[in-house]
Amino acid sequence: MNAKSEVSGLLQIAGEKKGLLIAACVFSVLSSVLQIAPFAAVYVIVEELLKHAGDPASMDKGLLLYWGVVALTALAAALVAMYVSLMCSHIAAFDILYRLRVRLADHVAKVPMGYHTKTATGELKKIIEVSVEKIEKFIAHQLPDIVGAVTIPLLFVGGLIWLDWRLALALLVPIGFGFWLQARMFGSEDGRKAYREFQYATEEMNATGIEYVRGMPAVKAFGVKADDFLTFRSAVTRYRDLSLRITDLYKTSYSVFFVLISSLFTFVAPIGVALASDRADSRAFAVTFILFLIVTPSLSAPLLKLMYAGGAMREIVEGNKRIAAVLAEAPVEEPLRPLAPVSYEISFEQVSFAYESKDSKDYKPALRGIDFVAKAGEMTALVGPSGGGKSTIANLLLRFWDVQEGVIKIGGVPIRDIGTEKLMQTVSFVFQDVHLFHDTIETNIRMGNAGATREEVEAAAKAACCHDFIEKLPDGYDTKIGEGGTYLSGGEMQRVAIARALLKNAPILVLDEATAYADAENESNIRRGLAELAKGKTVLIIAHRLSSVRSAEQILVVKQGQIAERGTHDELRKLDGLYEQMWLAHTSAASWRLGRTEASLAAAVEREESRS
Ligand SMILES: Nc1ncnc2c1ncn2[C@@H]1O[C@H](COP(=O)(O)OP(=O)(O)OP(=O)(O)O)[C@@H](O)[C@H]1O
Repeated sequence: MNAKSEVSGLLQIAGEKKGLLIAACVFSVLSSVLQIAPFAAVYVIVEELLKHAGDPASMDKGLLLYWGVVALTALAAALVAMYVSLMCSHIAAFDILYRLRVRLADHVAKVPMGYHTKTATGELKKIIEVSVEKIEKFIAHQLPDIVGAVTIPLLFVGGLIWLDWRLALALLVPIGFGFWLQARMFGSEDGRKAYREFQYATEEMNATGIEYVRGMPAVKAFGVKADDFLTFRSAVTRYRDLSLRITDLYKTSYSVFFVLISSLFTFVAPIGVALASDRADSRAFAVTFILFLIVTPSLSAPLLKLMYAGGAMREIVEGNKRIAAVLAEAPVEEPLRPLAPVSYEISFEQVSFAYESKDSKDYKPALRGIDFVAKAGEMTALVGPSGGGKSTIANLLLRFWDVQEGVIKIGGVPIRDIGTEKLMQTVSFVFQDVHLFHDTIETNIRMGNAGATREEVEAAAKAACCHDFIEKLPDGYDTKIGEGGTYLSGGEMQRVAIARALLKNAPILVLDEATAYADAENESNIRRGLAELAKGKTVLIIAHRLSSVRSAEQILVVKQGQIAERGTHDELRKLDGLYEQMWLAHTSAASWRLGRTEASLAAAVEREESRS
């Protein structure tokens, strides 16, 4: 799908509310016409006043009253029409806003993880929040405004030309010149480029600002000042520079336009006086001239509105391009005829993968020729030095990225043929960095299985050893995480994540060793939870502590993107290679870490491990 078709996709979304949008425009035009009516009344009334200036008693009072009522009624009707127009435009706008946000949110969940790695969260947030919000503002407010701002001057100018084309020309020349200047500036390559850069600079500043706030623990711990946070500082500087540049570029055209449109009166008055002097029908001309003087200030407001709307349009066009670019990002390819695996053995067949494309200058393979079978119902552990490729193997099984060479299968079916939904039902995972949503504990656990009953949620929590601490929270399972000072420790979050995975009860389990942050008590709870979770499943575990995978049926030592050694714990130790070195380092680190008094606790943990 290309960006162009996605722009038409956006129009299509707006088109779904076409009826309401047309109604909004029609009522806006109607309101504009009705707003002109009082001026017609003023014209008749002034004419009558001048006609009987010498003898006011002879004035047709009935006529004056009639036109007075016409003016008032037209004004009231104009307000009602404007109200209806704004209601229609707001209903349409909020509906479009809703659809667009849902569509964007659905889409970003379908694109490969690679997109999220390369796109800053702040950037996406700005697109989903700000760019979409601007579309709402445009449709709800500016669309009726623009329609009105175009209709009113057109009607006025048409009427004024009809009354006296020379006076009308005195108005049209400054208006035309002002718009020409504006269009020249807006349309110039310089202006467009500066504006585009300004938009990028705003996004960059947002993104780095969010990163700065997110990294607050590190910022505080290392005493980093906003000034030292170079990306943020340079983004703010760039934003300031571009704001100044835009101000500089637009200052002349904007000031001239503003002065011209706000002082149309000064063009009409002298021309009117000059024309009045050589008129025979001075009374008729006086009526027209007075009307021009009354109407002229009323022209300025809609014309200025048009100028502001022009600026807003530009922002919306840029925002639309960004929305279209997000929607044009290709989602993970889905099979035409999805297949469902019937057994749950995992096989990687000669899998090679790089996060970058081959033609990128940063190209560096993360995995090369990975080939293994993780048998159904068994535990396969991935161990090895940091950066070796363990997490990459796990991520590929979840199709966060697609492999470039080789194939990954579940039960003999290539995962590309399984379909994302089925794949996610087949695999559960517990990562080291658990993400819990700002919602109740129950909702967070239920994410594993939306249809689960409260009893099932509690049963999963009990098995994951988190029921007891949840019960002690102010509202138990209904406690909202992150609200009213309710925050969970790393170990508690891990156990909630295990409960979530337990509830999902998928036949394949991917674990990024979840016990890394836990204290001894938490660790033994997590281990029990994991043992429960792993029962009868095909488990792929990324292990950072070798002691936790000693009992695994297969251990793969991953180094520099390749499997360097494979076998059981005992087989690998006998090889006297990398695994043996890691094991010795692990055991000596454990004894170095623990003092005498803690040694008994360590022994207890070991016993616990061998039991599980
Ligand atoms: N999102 C990413 N984009 C680009 N490169 C990545 C990405 N994630 C990982 N890498 C690179 O891929 C290689 C393997 O990383 P991976 O995270 O799989 O290693 P690991 O063995 O799991 O490491 P650790 O034990 O430290 O978690 C590393 O060189 C890493 O820099």
